[in-house]
Amino acid sequence: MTEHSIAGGDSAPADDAIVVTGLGKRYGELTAVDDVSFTIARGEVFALLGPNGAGKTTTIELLEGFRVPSSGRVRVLGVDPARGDADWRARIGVVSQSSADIERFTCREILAHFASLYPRPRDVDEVLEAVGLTEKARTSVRKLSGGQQRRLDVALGIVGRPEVLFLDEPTTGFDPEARRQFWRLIERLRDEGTTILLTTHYLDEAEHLSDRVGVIARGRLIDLATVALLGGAEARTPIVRWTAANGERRAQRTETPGTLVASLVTAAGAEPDGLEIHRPTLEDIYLDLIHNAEDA
Ligand SMILES: Nc1ncnc2c1ncn2[C@@H]1O[C@H](COP(=O)(O)OP(=O)(O)OP(=O)(O)O)[C@@H](O)[C@H]1O
Repeated sequence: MTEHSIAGGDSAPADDAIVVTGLGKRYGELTAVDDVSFTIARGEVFALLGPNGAGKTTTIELLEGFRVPSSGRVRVLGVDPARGDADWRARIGVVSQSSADIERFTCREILAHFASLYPRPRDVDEVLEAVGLTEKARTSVRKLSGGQQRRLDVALGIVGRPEVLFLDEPTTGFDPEARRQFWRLIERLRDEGTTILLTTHYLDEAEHLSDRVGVIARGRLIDLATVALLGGAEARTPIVRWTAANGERRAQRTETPGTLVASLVTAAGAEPDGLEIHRPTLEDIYLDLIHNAEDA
């Protein structure tokens, strides 16, 4: 794994909300999570990226205490999640991929019920407002659209004022405006000091929200970095492509593509055929990481 971490393993243990060391999870023959280690500082927003089936949900569920590791060690707020008691559970919030079976209640009823289970809940109406469900407060869950149900899932995850919040693909099914609204909510929670671990397939979401991202493929953590450093510095260098006089396709990475193009024009006496300058996007870099891991 390439490591360009700003708080990977060197922060003081007391500042770490989550410590994962050599974590492994097998389902029979299948290794879903393979020797994964990372640390998340208190107040950090950390995104786990990776293709379908990479092991993100399994990792999150091991941290939530919903699954038991096959190997390795996990601590969330200093506690082994497999042994977390009610006090510990009240300090974490969970938004999982599947909604709870709560269809016959109204949004406000179900949220008020969940709030009553926590020692320091947030105000129910404030939470409804924060997730954009004020107008649906008296609507039964069954009548909500898919995106609205997902907003309710998020509301249920935060109503207990958790110190650590796990969000598994929180904005799947959100329209663009709802996603922006959700981002603002996450920023607010971060400003309040909440530690957040989220998984997402939206790279712009990871880029916008997270202090660091971990990329997981086939159960292994293959990169861990700030978004700006994902894939290493080289991965961001622009690429100039052109067709040489002999018809061969050429490509060269350079920090000064204009200078290279000028020298090509001078050498050929004209603009080379098929000239293009490509600046790798985050998606290019992410896909390269995944493909390299799959080829390895
Ligand atoms: N209970 C289970 N029993 C057997 N295999 C499982 C079980 N849960 C998950 N798996 C397998 O473990 C692997 C990792 O699954 P996981 O749900 O963690 O992936 P993911 O990264 O969250 O994927 P997605 O992006 O599709 O949500 C997959 O191959 C999946 O089929």
